[in-house]
Amino acid sequence: MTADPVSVPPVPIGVVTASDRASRGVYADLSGPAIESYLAEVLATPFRIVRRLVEDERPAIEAALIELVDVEGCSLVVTTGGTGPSPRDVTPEALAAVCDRMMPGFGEAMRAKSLAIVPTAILSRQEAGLRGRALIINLPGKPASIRDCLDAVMPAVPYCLDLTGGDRLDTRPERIVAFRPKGA
Ligand SMILES: Nc1ncnc2c1ncn2[C@@H]1O[C@H](COP(=O)(O)OP(=O)(O)OP(=O)(O)O)[C@@H](O)[C@H]1O
Ligand SMILES: Nc1nc2c(c(=O)[nH]1)N[C@H]1C(S)=C(S)[C@@H](COP(=O)(O)O)O[C@H]1N2
Repeated sequence: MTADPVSVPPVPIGVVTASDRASRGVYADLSGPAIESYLAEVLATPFRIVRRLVEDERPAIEAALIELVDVEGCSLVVTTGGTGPSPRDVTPEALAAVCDRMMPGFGEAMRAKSLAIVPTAILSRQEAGLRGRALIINLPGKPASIRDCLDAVMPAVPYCLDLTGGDRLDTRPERIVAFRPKGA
């Protein structure tokens, strides 16, 4: 007699939109849903999105990040918005405040990829960092930036989470080939 297959619960992934106008309903948040669509397209691992929409205020962004990691158990959190040079753009500072260690290669890779597409890519101060086993990645606010930036880093995200002890993520190889060293 064969045992029933054990159903694996979907992996929680956090998505935080930081936008004054989207959080006040001036416009609809398109960037948070764009992150969710992107992940649905590239991830083979079943996941569920835990979404937050907050104003461009450090306490609100930091509280959302801490809750998603510490309470909701997300080992991957992606933010959008608030990475630019205007006074209310504070998402990279919020990320740095809640992270133990920074992962500078992520911002470098996303800006390099974006700069080939738009000259204002260098205006984004987007960062990534680790809070315990969780990887938090900043993306710009423009909906069109989501795909470009995530394409630049997603091949390295699964192995990063392997190394931090985060959730196992597998990608659809026809879309994104995740790099895992042989024997890993
Ligand atoms: N979450 C979003 N959903 C839809 N469009 C967005 C979103 N965030 C930004 N945009 C669009 O990209 C443009 C530039 O984004 P940016 O993050 O610089 O906005 P902002 O000036 O900080 O304003 P806000 O914080 O109110 O979104 C916005 O004017 C808007 O057209
Ligand atoms: N790939 C990509 N990166 C991008 C952009 C874009 O349209 N596509 N917009 C740039 C612009 S115009 C700004 S001001 C910064 C910061 O955007 P944010 O404040 O919405 O995070 O991201 C930059 N990075």
